[in-house]
Amino acid sequence: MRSTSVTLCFLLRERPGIGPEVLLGLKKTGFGIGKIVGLGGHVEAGETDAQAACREVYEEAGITVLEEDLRDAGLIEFVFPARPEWNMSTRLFTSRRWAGDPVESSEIVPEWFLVSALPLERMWQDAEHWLPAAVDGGVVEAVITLNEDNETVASAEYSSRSV
Ligand SMILES: Nc1[nH]c(=O)nc2c1ncn2[C@H]1C[C@H](O)[C@@H](COP(=O)(O)OP(=O)(O)OP(=O)(O)O)O1
Repeated sequence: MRSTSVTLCFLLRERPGIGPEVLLGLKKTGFGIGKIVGLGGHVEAGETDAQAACREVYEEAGITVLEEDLRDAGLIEFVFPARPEWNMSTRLFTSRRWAGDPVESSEIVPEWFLVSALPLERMWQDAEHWLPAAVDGGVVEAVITLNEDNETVASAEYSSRSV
């Protein structure tokens, strides 16, 4: 079955004297409800991945990011063998430049986290395999296969390179 195209976009900022932070958010509805997730969502018909990422960041957190300020951080295939209709091909972006302050939406409660203290225990279990590299400037290529529970990780094949 063809996987659905989705995006995740990680805004990064430097806190002088403290370290880099990344904007994540508590998912209030739908897929992944109750977890801390990256901002993002489905690529709609006629959109590029970058256009979808910018739209989703605005819809979910009220922040304006320009496509030219996105950096490609790789691609993850999430494979749900028990629910193949959930399979997602996920383009990752980061950005260090945007306009506005994060505001809560109907979907997400945005929150900054130190890159050195990612809330991995509150995220999808697979995030530990790819998120640290993606927010540390790497380009990640991963295939994450979930177990029958659609939660825990059956296998994770991944590589990351620095750019
Ligand atoms: N195993 C997994 N680990 C992870 O960290 N994120 C995952 C994941 N499987 C899916 N995602 C992410 C990718 C994508 O951004 C998001 C898709 O969830 P949603 O259906 O909630 O999207 P949205 O509801 O935001 O989309 P729209 O309906 O287009 O707004 O979930």
